[in-house]
Amino acid sequence: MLSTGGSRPAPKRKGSRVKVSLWSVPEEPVLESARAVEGSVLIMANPTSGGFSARFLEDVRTRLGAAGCTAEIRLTRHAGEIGELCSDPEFRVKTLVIAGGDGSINEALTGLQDHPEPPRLAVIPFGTANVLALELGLPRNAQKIADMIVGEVTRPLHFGLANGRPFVLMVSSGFDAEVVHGVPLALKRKLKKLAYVITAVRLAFKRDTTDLDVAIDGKVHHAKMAVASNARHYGGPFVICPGGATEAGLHMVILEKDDPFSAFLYGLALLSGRIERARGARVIPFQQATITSLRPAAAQVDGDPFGATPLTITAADTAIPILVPAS
Ligand SMILES: Nc1ncnc2c1ncn2[C@@H]1O[C@H](COP(=O)(O)OP(=O)(O)OP(=O)(O)O)[C@@H](O)[C@H]1O
Repeated sequence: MLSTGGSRPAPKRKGSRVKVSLWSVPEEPVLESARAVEGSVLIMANPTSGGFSARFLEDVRTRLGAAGCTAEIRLTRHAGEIGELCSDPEFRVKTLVIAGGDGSINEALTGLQDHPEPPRLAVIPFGTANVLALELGLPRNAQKIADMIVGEVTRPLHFGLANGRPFVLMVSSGFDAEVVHGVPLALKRKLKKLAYVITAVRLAFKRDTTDLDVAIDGKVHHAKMAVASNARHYGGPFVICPGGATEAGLHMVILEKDDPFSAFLYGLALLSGRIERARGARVIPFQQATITSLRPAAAQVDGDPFGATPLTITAADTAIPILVPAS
């Protein structure tokens, strides 16, 4: 059965810490199985994420049960709840499964970064884009997801930090961040990725562009848009740079122009996976960078609004284990 946590205490916030039982204890002994998971699985699901399906979650939970694994499903009631839960040092679970998109995964990572005993993370890919699922080759089939969770094969999930906030995919400033800030939530829920396209077209002809200074390892590059990427993919299955979220290291994608025609050409280059060959585009590996501008320029982290410049970006020196399918 799904739980919205309605009968449970409110999520723990600083200053009002309440202990809650995070998983249901099986009344019957757990089935003996060579692949049985010790401990429990908590599935935190964002019911507002694109493609959310309660039935699918129940299906995964049933299959986990058949493999001897006890799982509780909890639906978030508000934005930020996953982060609040994960940032509580008393939060203990062996495996935390995020059922949602990149924003929900980011919340979990942000909460867990200082956790004394972070759980293993797993992802049930819902979400409008869910680029991390593409990045890691995560399954979308209920049985394969259950197999992945009980299979215990992990890879280190590397991430970057923007003003101290983790990002798994990218942090950026410029036109794409303005689109992320500008896309109405109702339109995103209804039209999914098309909502971004419509918002981009609407903004393209009536925005004031901002000049960005991108300082990378001591050298300043002038840009109209800058994307610090931890992932290979951007916005979907489009390859933006080498590396990937399970490899250490970040890349800065610098775009020198952002007039509508140039943006169109960059879009075409992105579709063909050759952004670095486009005129006025560069991809530079880096460890530390800053993005500044004379007036604040919109910023986004992993597809969600993230205030504005200035941004200080570094690669985190730790990684969090994430469950992946056995190859
Ligand atoms: N119950 C909720 N009500 C409203 N917002 C929520 C709730 N739970 C989580 N959120 C917020 O929804 C945001 C977007 O969710 P998520 O990333 O899971 O889906 P998405 O935007 O459809 O997918 P993607 O980011 O992959 O495009 C998250 O940043 C999270 O903070």
